[in-house]
Amino acid sequence: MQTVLVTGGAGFIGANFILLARQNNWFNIINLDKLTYASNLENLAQLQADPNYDFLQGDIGNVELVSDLLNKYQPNAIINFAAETHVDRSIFSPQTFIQTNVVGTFNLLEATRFYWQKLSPQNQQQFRFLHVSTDEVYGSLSTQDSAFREDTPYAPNSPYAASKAASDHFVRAYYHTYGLPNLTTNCSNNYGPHQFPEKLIPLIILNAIDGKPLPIYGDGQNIRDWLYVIDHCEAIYLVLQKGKIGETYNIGGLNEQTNLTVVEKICTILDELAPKSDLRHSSLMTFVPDRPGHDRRYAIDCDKIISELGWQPKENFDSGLLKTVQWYLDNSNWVNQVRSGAYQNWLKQNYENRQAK
Ligand SMILES: Cc1cn([C@H]2C[C@H](O)[C@@H](COP(=O)(O)OP(=O)(O)O[C@H]3O[C@H](CO)[C@@H](O)[C@H](O)[C@H]3O)O2)c(=O)[nH]c1=O
Repeated sequence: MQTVLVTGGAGFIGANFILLARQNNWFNIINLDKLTYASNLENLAQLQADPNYDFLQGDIGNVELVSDLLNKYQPNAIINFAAETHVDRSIFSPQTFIQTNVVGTFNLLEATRFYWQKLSPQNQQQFRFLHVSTDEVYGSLSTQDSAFREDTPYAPNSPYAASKAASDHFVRAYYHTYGLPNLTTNCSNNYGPHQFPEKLIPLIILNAIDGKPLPIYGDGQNIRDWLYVIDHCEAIYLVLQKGKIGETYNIGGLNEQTNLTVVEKICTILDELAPKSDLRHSSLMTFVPDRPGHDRRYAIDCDKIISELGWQPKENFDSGLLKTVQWYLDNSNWVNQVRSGAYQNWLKQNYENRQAK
């Protein structure tokens, strides 16, 4: 069985990917994660006794540590999920995004290049470096514009998007300059179990359960394409197996929704699953000042991955959202754990930053 180094595997998408990969026995996994505020080993608790899974705490930016790890485990592939991902945080403190997403990815590529160059010609050819990125690198669309394609020019607007765009360019450059066999995936907004509740869907679910205001930025008409995280993980697996080296694959849910619709749908589900005697959840909806530079619309054209690799998103948004709400209701231990220090501090800081504007 092949061995894959997964970076950032204790975060939301990485953890879902590892769980799916081990359930299906796709490969042995080494998970390298720095364990920042949004990662949580609880996400992977069920793998504790799995002999084909190993965890190491560390930073992708530490070339020496990554080199030692590569030499020790001799992986056949690396999937880079490690990143700072939250747009609001990148607006208030961009430095960490440059450090992790740009410098970190660059250092990871350097360590990978040194390792890869020492492999046998056959192993060099079979090796893959898959970089997980975002549709935000393409900028913002109006409602009339056609969806992002793989050849849409990069036009990142937030510090987060700019940092991911820079990392994508480095990945591309390492293929063109050194021949490192790379693949890049650019996905839309993921949702599902284990997502840290700073992102729209889990934040709204937990605030609604608590009877707290549901903050809607601006007019609530911004549009995102929502992708169920398991569909995304299956797409990544396919790209790793069958994707063309040096190429990019867009991955989206074919499911554009305004933020207002998403919040209303969550409220309706909670009215059913966890009704409050004194109010309907939608009465908690509160319009708040907009995110600076807020991208209006993201939409992804998935024709390439559908026609070349035969992938399709399987989850319907209503059923995916229902499963997600149910997961947060059923996992109060996980919720209570993330609601401790880091999460509360962030909510407070985000609130204060908005008041100060
Ligand atoms: C947290 C929050 C968000 N929003 C709005 C802002 C956005 O238009 C939309 C979704 O916000 P977020 O959940 O922060 O996600 P967004 O900024 O779209 O970016 C996400 O999706 C990207 C893919 O498109 C990923 O690359 C990013 O890592 C991920 O954070 O909801 C609200 O109206 N209220 C909120 O409290």
